Amino acid sequence: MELTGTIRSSSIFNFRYSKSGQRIAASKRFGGTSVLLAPFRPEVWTQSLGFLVSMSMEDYDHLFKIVLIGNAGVGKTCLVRRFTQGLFPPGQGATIGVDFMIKTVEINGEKVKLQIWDTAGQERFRSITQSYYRSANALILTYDITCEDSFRCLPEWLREIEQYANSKVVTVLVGNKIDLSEKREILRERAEEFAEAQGMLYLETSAKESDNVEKLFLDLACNLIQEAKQNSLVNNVTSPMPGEGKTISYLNCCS
Ligand SMILES: Nc1nc2c(ncn2[C@@H]2O[C@H](COP(=O)(O)OP(=O)(O)OP(=O)(O)O)[C@@H](O)[C@H]2O)c(=O)[nH]1
Repeated sequence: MELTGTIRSSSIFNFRYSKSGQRIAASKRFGGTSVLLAPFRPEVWTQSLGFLVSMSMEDYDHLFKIVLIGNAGVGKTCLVRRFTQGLFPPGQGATIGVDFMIKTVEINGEKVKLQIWDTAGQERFRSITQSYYRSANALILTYDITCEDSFRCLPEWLREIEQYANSKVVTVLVGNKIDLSEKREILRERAEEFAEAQGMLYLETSAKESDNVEKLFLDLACNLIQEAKQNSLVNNVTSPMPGEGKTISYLNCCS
């Protein structure tokens, strides 16, 4: 296929842009081969690339898919970039559709590959982002502690989780931007109470100052390992009854 436009690298993809600045294709190198996915349709190529990446990377003991959701501008992309690249991107633009990053960590001698999917908070991408919930092992529901609106929308996000995610998903509520404490609109106690009522653990972070960002992802990985081991134990003993499964919960094994 003949493509025109410029190529820019973003996260693990190379994106090709048209002259008007629209993404028209994405490619990824696997060893010596460049896999081209075009035309640009985020719901198709991110899923394909996720599959290819999980097939092609080095050995690992566990592979988990973590999806970040929440209103636009709460800092989802910055949290992901802080964790995966150790930086706070200046002038971070809004996410278009879904972006995807991988980080492999070692926990108690086990290699854990985290596929981290960063979804766009803008309403117009909702139908694309919803399709990523189903296969998520964990969801990070994020709001901005300086923005009442982003907190008030949480019940709406929980309805989405209930509708689209699988019943075993582990969900953690994150209040981001704690470096802006003088602008805080949501008291920690209020958020903790909300999270507890919904069976979620609560954590406050700053992507800018790197507060609690590692803890967020590593604790989550730890919990997912524990869940995976428990499930395989249970599955070895007895098959679950239809409809049986855990509701949203978060077990803190690493702190
Ligand atoms: N002070 C402060 N600003 C932050 C923090 N995290 C993100 N921001 C800023 O908040 C704005 C939005 O950040 P993003 O990471 O793009 O937000 P998002 O949730 O991914 O937004 P969408 O992609 O539109 O869904 C940017 O201007 C960031 O610089 C933080 O921890 N502290």
